Amino acid sequence: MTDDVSRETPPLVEKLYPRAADRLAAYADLLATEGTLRGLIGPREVPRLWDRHLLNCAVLERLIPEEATVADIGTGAGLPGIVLALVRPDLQVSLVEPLLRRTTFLQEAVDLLGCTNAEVVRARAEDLTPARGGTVLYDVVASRAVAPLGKLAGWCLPLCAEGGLMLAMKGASAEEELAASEGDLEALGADEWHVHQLGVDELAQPTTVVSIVAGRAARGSQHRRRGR
Ligand SMILES: C[S@@+](CC[C@H](N)C(=O)[O-])C[C@H]1O[C@@H](n2cnc3c(N)ncnc32)[C@H](O)[C@@H]1O
Repeated sequence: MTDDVSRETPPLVEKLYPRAADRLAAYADLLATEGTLRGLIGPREVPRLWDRHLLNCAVLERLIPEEATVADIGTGAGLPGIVLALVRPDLQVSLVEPLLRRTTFLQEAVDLLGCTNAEVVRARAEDLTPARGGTVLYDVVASRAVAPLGKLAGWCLPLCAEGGLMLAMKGASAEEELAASEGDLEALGADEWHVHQLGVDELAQPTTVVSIVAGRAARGSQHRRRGR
């Protein structure tokens, strides 16, 4: 353990996720130790692991339907994918990450935490799309801090089942990015999109998420509707 702050599990974790609290704490410990040693988490992030990373990612589960299949694109050290797998055992989570150093850490984390509902997929998102021969579509395609929204939509919407959800965790730029990428979203057949603020009354750092409902055109049909 490299930092006292990450050692203490905040009371809010016990309150919101009592059944996952122990394994979330083990994951926090892993990020603070091996995660920083291997350069997956900056040392300055350790004191704010819970507020800025773990709780911030955990509340994303509120937008995910029961028993959904979820891909976390560019998961890095497992954010938000490992957190989602821990707080929602009903989900099947694919942790998609191209870099070997990160997938090695991810596999170790999955094994250590006993995440039987998570798998590590070493790939770039665009190489998983049906256009490149990919065969798996997901109910939910999530991401955090990976690419600007328009580019991200080009990777994520083709991976969504029809009517599935793309969930992009974004910061203060969410509305602006959405406005700038509406044309891309329409061209990709997105049906509707919204900006959500999660945990506003609970979290030190509420989570901003852009949700986009995927339509058929994401995989080649001409079906298009304007977002609302
Ligand atoms: C800034 S990190 C964010 C990691 C994690 N999501 C988080 O919030 O801590 C961006 C991650 O996206 C991955 N990435 C970059 N391009 C990608 C692509 N085309 N497909 C999948 N992952 C990609 C990088 O390897 C990196 O791990």
